[in-house]
Amino acid sequence: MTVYQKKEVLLQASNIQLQYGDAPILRDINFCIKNIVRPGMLQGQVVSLIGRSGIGKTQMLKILAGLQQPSAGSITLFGNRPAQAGDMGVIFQNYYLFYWRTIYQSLLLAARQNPLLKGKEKETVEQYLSNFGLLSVKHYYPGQLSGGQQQRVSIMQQLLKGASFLLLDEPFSGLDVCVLDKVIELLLQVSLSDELKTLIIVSHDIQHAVAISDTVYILGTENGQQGATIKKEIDLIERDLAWHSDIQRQPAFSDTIEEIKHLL
Ligand SMILES: Nc1ncnc2c1ncn2[C@@H]1O[C@H](COP(=O)(O)OP(=O)(O)OP(=O)(O)O)[C@@H](O)[C@H]1O
Repeated sequence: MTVYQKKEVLLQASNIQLQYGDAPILRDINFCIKNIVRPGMLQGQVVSLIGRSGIGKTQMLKILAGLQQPSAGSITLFGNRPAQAGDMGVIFQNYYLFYWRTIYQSLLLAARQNPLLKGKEKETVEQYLSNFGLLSVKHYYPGQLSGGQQQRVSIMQQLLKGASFLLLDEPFSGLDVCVLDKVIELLLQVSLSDELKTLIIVSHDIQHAVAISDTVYILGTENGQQGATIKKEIDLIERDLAWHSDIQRQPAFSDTIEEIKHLL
């Protein structure tokens, strides 16, 4: 069992409510994401919000991104700073790419927004293109790429920009199995690379969400109440289901998947 400690608060969601007219969509959503200290390293977290279709995952993601105002409640970052639009890199299901720029141009533009990449923008973009298997299509326009390829460009774009928080809406859909493993590996590398880097994944793909995360929040309705809330927080580190490569072969992995299915 890995020794670890959760340290500073990176993000706090407090009493989030969302209502459209009389219809409650989200209620009493509270969670806290902290960075993690392990012997010799300090890292961010990978958190997944899992729930069935239509439960409110995308609405929650928009609230986290500052793109949707909650009816009540707040999102604060790094202790007490209110989150604002632009604090988080968002990778939506319908990838927003500039259709008039080649993917190389778009990625270079993203890299140039990141002060940490100053002087090595081009080589970093080339490296990402290679890691994500898109080197041969780097001069294509988005319209010439498949949905899965566009998604990878969208993920790269946000990674290159260097935001501390990355919100990913259904990142596993539209990827074939070979690319999926590669993308999961890269996302994990990102979270391990920086103490402040936090990935928040919204998904109904339980298997992949559990495989990549260290905490899972189950979004659902309970006790006949209207509006979705966090029914359960599952700490995958405590179950020894984080940070190693054979997670999916552990008996605790299939038990956790079954547990989540029952909760949805
Ligand atoms: N502008 C709106 N006005 C009224 N209701 C809305 C509006 N936008 C979303 N909703 C409702 O909010 C609920 C949650 O939608 P949301 O898109 O967050 O679901 P989801 O969990 O992301 O679903 P999926 O997995 O299918 O994408 C749905 O019942 C939807 O009808």
